[in-house]
Amino acid sequence: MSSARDITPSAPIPQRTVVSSWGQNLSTSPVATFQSPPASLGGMLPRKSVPKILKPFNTQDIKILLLENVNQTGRDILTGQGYQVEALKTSLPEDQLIEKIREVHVIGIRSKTKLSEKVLSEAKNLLVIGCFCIGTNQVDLTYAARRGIAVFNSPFANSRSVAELVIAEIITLARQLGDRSIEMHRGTWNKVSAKCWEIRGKTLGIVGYGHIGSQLSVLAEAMGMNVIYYDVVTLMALGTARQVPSLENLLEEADFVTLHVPDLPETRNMISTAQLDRMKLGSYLINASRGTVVDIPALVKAMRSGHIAGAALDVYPNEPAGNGDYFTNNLNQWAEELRSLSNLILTPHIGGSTEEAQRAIGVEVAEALVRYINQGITLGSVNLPEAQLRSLTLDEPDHARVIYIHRNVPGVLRKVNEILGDHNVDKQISDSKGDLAYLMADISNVKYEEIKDIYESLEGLSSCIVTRVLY
Ligand SMILES: NC(=O)c1ccc[n+]([C@@H]2O[C@H](COP(=O)([O-])OP(=O)(O)OC[C@H]3O[C@@H](n4cnc5c(N)ncnc54)[C@H](O)[C@@H]3O)[C@@H](O)[C@H]2O)c1
Ligand SMILES: O=C(O)CC[C@@H](O)C(=O)O
Repeated sequence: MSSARDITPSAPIPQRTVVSSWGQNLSTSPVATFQSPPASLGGMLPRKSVPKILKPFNTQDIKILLLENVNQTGRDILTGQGYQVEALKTSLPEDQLIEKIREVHVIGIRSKTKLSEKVLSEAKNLLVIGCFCIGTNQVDLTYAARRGIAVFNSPFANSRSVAELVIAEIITLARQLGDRSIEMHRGTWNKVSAKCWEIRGKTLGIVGYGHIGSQLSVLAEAMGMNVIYYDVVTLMALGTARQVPSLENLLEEADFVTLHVPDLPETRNMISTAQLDRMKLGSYLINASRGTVVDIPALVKAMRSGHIAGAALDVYPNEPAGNGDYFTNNLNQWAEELRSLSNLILTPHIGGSTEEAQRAIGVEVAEALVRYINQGITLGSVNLPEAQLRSLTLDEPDHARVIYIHRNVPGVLRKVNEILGDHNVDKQISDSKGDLAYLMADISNVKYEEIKDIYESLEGLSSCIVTRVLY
């Protein structure tokens, strides 16, 4: 990898280059292929112009680490760009993660890998994080933003899979199917109807009526259930579902309570002893959201007493790093006790684990990463302001795209435009989110040798977090 200082004023324009905030100068592959604009840009390209391939990095130099068995669809898109992709099946212990993250420009993870401030502070080259899942609670989003590291996820590609799993669990719990199956596997015939129920006419209480909760609402009604839901915001009810004003109302009325809220300070131990006591005698609890939402020792107690007739857990406060690892007291101190309970379905965080969901997530997140790396587009980012400009076209020679991620303080735009002022600023967008702002500008009449000056001038501003120049 050459450094920014290697650019000589007399050099021709052999390849496209990005100059990153860390003084790296990464030249692009001459074999770059045509890149379609994202669907989200629909209608933004002038019809007759051919988009310019704005592929900033030397595609051999871009290093990507994918953890936790990211789907092949995602890996194919990234390797198809010529990036160097290392894909591992598991997450990594913190010390190994820190070693690896120092090297890479992009990291792709799922729910298990914790990208804390401590880990991210070592990631000197990191441009962007792809969460190949819905949840982003495993990433310190605020710190990442402060460092100008974009984070993308897939907000709903696995929602249907989770909703279907919950439907299966409702029937499984109502009919004690898990226990009957275990007994038969052990050779015992135990034909029981006591405390086994139809779900028709029963009330499902959904906590969190977002992508998953609302999808589940439709499926549950189709099976003859009455649906009530509680959410912190007022949301349109689907079908004949009904929003209730408080969690307590929901707990008192529902036969099945299912949790679909994010991991937030307010949702930690949202279901504990007081809430379980409020639930109807003989009711059921399902948690496929995050392991922190349920106080598990309290649930164990409520199930032992018979107050809660069954439960399904897909998520846990501590989860093993990968397949084959053990789910024991070493991980969660109550694990053995939990495993001993009847009518308790334990699944290894598989709510979103279907072929359909994982393929769709692979494509969605990988495409977002490519758009960001190659064009600086932040649409869909969960922590940076969302910004896009229509693609540069082949009709526009000597153009460059400047990306300036900066502290949101007064006077920055004036200083930036003074630096860009010797060139024609064709189009520009700037947006902010809290303390952070993101500026994209397409400038024309810029020669290769001038890029270094632009880059260094922008880097010299006190407001600078990250500068990238793509052309
Ligand atoms: N088990 C799995 O494999 C799996 C798969 C996908 C998602 N998830 C998890 O499921 C959860 C929900 O996902 P989603 O896509 O439906 O999210 P979403 O953002 O679409 O919906 C979450 C809903 O919860 C509501 N909410 C937030 N705080 C609340 C509170 N304190 N009380 C009540 N409602 C509250 C929000 O207003 C929102 O409507 C997330 O934690 C996600 O990580 C798990
Ligand atoms: O696949 C995963 O690891 C996470 C699934 C789910 O919890 C999500 O947040 O999308």
